[in-house]
Amino acid sequence: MASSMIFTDCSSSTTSRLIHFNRRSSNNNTLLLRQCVDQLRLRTPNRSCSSLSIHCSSSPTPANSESEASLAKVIDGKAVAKTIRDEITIEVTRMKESIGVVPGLAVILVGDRKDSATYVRNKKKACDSVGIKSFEVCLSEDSSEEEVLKSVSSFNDDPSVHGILVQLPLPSHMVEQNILNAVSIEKDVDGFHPLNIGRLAMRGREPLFVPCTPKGCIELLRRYNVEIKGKRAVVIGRSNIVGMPAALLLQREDATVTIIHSRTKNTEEITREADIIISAVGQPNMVRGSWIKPGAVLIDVGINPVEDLSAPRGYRLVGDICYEEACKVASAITPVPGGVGPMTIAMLLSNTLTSAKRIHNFE
Ligand SMILES: Nc1nc(=O)c2c([nH]1)NC[C@@H]1CN(c3ccc(C(=O)N[C@@H](CCC(=O)O)C(=O)O)cc3)C=[N+]21
Repeated sequence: MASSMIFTDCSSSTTSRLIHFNRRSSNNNTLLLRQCVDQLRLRTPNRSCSSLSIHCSSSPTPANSESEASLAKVIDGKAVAKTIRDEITIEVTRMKESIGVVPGLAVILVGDRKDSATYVRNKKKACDSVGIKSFEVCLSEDSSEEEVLKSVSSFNDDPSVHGILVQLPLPSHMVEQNILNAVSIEKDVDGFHPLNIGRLAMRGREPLFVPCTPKGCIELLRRYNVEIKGKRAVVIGRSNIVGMPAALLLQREDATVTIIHSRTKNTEEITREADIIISAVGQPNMVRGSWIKPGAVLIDVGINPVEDLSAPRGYRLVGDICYEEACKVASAITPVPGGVGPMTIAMLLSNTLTSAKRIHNFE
């Protein structure tokens, strides 16, 4: 199953949402057709964004003409990530040819979560595709913090490793902080070291690395020429790995930023003011069309599995934002999958390249 929980800072579990969804969708077998028709008419119905309705938009259509102004442009993260990988490939080759150094990324995986194993595999594939060397250590679920620290420390000392990633979440008997703090700040390609986050938060300071998912969000905005300066941005979710650093990055880009979290009172009112929304909560279809200001740009970080017996894997992935409602109101939106997810991995490769260049003083 997919990863959404790692991005969650609200309490409801994906499982309970699934059950909720199933109950709702079984009552709404006619909704699918109705909502497809609605979409053709470009109306904005404020009815349940059930899991069924997502079939209408599972293959979003790109850029729309003036006459269909209410249909949002799709921000194609998969395509941008491919472009970035091509750029990285060129740099990796140039580096190898001029100084004989190949960037290396080490991944430490603890436990046997299926989703984590999938991501680690995807990262390795991505490394291969750009010529970055990958190293991998897999430790069992019941290994001790000490053993993980030993792996971290040996990668810290290994000159062929320029980036170290400890796959999260760690087993619950470990203290995440102890392990993340041990990663050499020069190799912290995830950007999770407190010193990197601290620098990110301070004006006039520069972190060595910016966390990959928020960096990917900003890169998408940049590559789609979305102006951030002076805009009102709302970040939904305050996790250490996405929401908080995303808010800091937006602020560094001169947006006026509001963070919404599980205790926020007037969420919808606040989101309706936003020119840019970054949602990172891990709740399927939580953000409804009615929460969105017409013309807003939407970045959906949520990757939530919802049961779908007709899908090959028995589930499919949906975002935090109700896609088919939102794309009638917004001017641009990232799809799930194919939005922020692939960008996260592209930014990891980019951080690894940057690290190797910095360590070897290669411009
Ligand atoms: N130390 C650490 N750093 C991370 O960056 C980190 C982590 N731990 N733990 C898990 C989460 C999750 N994550 C994803 C990366 C790519 C996709 C991705 O490419 N998703 C595809 C879909 C993949 C599918 O179909 O299953 C997409 O959105 O199009 C998803 C999730 C990185 N994480």
